[in-house]
Amino acid sequence: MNNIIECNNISYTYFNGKQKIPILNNLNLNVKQGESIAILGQSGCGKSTLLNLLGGIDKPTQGKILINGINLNTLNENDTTLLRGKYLGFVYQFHHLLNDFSMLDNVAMPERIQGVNQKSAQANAKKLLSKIGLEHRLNHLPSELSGGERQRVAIARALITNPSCILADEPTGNLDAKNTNEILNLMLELNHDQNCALIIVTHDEKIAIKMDKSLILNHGILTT
Ligand SMILES: Nc1ncnc2c1ncn2[C@@H]1O[C@H](COP(=O)(O)OP(=O)(O)OP(=O)(O)O)[C@@H](O)[C@H]1O
Repeated sequence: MNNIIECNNISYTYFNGKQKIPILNNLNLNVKQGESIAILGQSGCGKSTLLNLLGGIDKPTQGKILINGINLNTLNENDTTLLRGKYLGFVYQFHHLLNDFSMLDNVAMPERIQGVNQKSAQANAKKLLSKIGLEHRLNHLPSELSGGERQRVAIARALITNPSCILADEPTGNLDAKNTNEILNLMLELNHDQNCALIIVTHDEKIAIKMDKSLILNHGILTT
């Protein structure tokens, strides 16, 4: 099976003035098509830093990351943005929806940015919103939805471009137990249906247990 993501011996150090803050230290990771992985670890160990590197938002200080076989080190900022839009979807703890846009337009936005015409992008957004049970909310604004509903919309927005992998940073960190369960089941259902890999950063063992694999980030590397 193909690797969607490959990290080869990546290291990452923050620089605070002259102070070095090493976070990742020769870390390796392979993510296969359709695989679901939980990344656990103590607060401050570098989980969000790792997701930012996987998404090409930051570059590793050393080592290389391949997304669908493409080495991120070889891309300029513009090409990195294009690759991110083509292969990856992001879900965060806070939904980051655009407050002045309807649900339909929020979900259609990533395709619109890729140049898909409004009619097709909105038709695809409508399909996804129906799939997640929010077809009656198409014209509502984010402020008119509950926290759980907003997070479902954020997942739909991440999926509209048919990404190869979803990178989710504490996607249920802000939700109660019932909504956490619903969001998680939704992500797993889409992971199975669309064979889209799923990497979830979480503190929640109950989430980790539902993934194919759990990895712990500790002292800059991933262990089982
Ligand atoms: N811009 C920065 N400059 C210096 N240090 C930083 C910067 N951003 C993060 N750090 C430090 O890097 C470490 C890793 O941060 P990161 O956010 O990746 O951890 P995390 O595992 O996601 O934490 P949490 O579980 O609390 O969200 C932390 O000690 C943090 O203080």
